[in-house]
Amino acid sequence: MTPSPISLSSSGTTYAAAISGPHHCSLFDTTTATATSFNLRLCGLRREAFAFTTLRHRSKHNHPIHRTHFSAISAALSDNDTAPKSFDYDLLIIGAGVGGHGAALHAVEKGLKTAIVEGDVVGGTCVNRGCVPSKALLAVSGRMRELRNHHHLKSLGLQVSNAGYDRQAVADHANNLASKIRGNLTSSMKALGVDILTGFGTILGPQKVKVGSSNNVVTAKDIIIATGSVPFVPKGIEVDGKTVITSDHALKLETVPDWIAIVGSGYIGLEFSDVYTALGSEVTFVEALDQLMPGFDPEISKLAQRVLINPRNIDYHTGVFASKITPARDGKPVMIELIDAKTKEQKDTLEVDAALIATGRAPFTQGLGLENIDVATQRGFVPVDERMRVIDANGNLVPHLYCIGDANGKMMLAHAASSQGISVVEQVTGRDHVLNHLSIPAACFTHPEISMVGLTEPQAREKGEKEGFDVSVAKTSFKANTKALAENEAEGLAKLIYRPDNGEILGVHIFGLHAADLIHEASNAIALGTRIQDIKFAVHAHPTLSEVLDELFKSAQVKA
Ligand SMILES: Cc1cc2nc3c(=O)[nH]c(=O)nc-3n(C[C@H](O)[C@H](O)[C@H](O)COP(=O)(O)OP(=O)(O)OC[C@H]3O[C@@H](n4cnc5c(N)ncnc54)[C@H](O)[C@@H]3O)c2cc1C
Ligand SMILES: NC(=O)c1ccc[n+]([C@@H]2O[C@H](COP(=O)([O-])OP(=O)(O)OC[C@H]3O[C@@H](n4cnc5c(N)ncnc54)[C@H](O)[C@@H]3O)[C@@H](O)[C@H]2O)c1
Repeated sequence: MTPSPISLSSSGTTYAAAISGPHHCSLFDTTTATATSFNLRLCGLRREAFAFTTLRHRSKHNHPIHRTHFSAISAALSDNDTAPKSFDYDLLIIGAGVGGHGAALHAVEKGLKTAIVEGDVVGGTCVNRGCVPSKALLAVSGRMRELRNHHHLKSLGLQVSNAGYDRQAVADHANNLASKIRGNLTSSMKALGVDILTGFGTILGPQKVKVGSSNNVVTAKDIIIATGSVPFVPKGIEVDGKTVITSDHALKLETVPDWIAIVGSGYIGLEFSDVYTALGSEVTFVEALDQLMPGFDPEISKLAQRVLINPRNIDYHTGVFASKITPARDGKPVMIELIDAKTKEQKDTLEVDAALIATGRAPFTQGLGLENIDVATQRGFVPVDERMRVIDANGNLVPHLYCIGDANGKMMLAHAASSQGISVVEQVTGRDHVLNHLSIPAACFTHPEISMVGLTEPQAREKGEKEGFDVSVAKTSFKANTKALAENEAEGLAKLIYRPDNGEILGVHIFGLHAADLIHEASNAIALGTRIQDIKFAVHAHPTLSEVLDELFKSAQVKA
């Protein structure tokens, strides 16, 4: 590296700072003619990055280095960047969402002295603004849907004259459930002796975290980042929290708009379409890709469209981006400008009462101090390897630092976050563990539900082609299942994607009543490496929905 001297002045004192090579940095006070030279190599790689980043940034923008900066740098070099010799905790977790909570509980079980840092409220997204309140709303929408389906009720011999709802009471149900689960999470950690440290966590250096704005620095042998995510709002969309909202606002159910556009037909969009249509709204989907629900197995998306979209008060625009959204104001409705996703040409303008932005989530990693340990995020996500170990800007593993959950972007699901946390605790307590993400199930809690584990059919075929194996597909219908027929809810399909040569389960997709509960037989089989030729002899109680999967495994044609 070429020497890069920088001349800086402040308050009558001139400093010269020189980055003199990959391993040296010097600061020279021209008034006292004293120089301090740092051998960065002795300080370690991450220290080097700290000094270089700070000095380069200041010189590039022609900012003066003040004495305080000088002391901050030298303090950082002599203090924060040195790994502590003893630790306050064995494990420190930044973020008390479900990921952090899962890790903390397992850590205590393993005998680790554990603390968790939370800058907001315990429970994170899932408990306060995600899974929990959304499932409370979906429990209501499921019942409303049933109570208003006279044809369905009549076929069961039931008569219900007038089904209605109280919006505030529904909202309270969601809010109360979140409070209850938040309380449960907090008590479970306190009861087990996890220290809950309130304040925003900033990584200062290896094994060192500052909590809150005070000088409360906590050290730990191992650190887990579990800072989660926030709603992602594309450029051009103005969220006012009233008429243009994200899931954070929608879960409060402050209104039930007559007509709401839902931008994005992924998990959030689909679940909220179930809620809103059950409560009487008309929904218009705006989806950038060419089909609705593009993340699911295509056959399941098609069936879901036939059952969850077409018969409901829903229309849709696919292959278009919402390029600009303006909230309702001055008597004007919410305006949504649509452009063609490929050509970017203006296509249409929608005028609706409200718009829900459900276009994905962005990692919450700002202010975490990753630059202090030379970690560069990728689109905000913390780069990790398959063991959730954090990777620095040079591609090296950062010792004793892990990242789990939404912040690493591997799989934005609550149970994925906590299972990654458990996996990390296994590693730091001496047992190597690699989580098989292909065994992690996912579910969308519409009525009926959608669930899946492993690969979709196109993904499996692509893998088969690359690796040289055949892929087969088996399917069973809920229409042949006694329990589903008794419930008069027989619209559904289970699909198995597998290797006919050795019976390996590559993926299972279910659309139908209680699909979210049914998927676990398949996900456990994948996790444990159980083959179809073995699981097909497992016995299922009759009459249960689980027989849909029993039939599925029995119908597969394995050559082995
Ligand atoms: C509407 C909605 C519905 C969902 N439904 C489901 C579902 O049914 N099933 C499912 O599996 N998933 C669901 N998800 C996804 C699920 O909520 C997330 O995958 C999960 O919450 C991720 O957990 P996490 O621990 O990684 O992060 P989070 O739950 O986001 O928790 C992170 C925590 O870290 C804190 N924090 C952040 N930075 C700092 C810092 N520097 N210092 C201190 N604290 C910090 C935050 O305040 C937060 O409490 C849903 C999401 C949404 C939005
Ligand atoms: N039941 C569950 O497990 C559950 C429920 C809700 C959320 N989640 C998690 O939360 C995360 C976020 O959910 P989500 O539904 O917001 O994201 P998603 O990634 O599932 O879907 C986003 C959709 O928005 C579309 N899109 C993006 N930008 C657009 C634009 N400008 N105009 C039109 N369409 C656009 C994308 O093509 C995609 O189909 C997911 O990763 C999911 O794992 C899970």
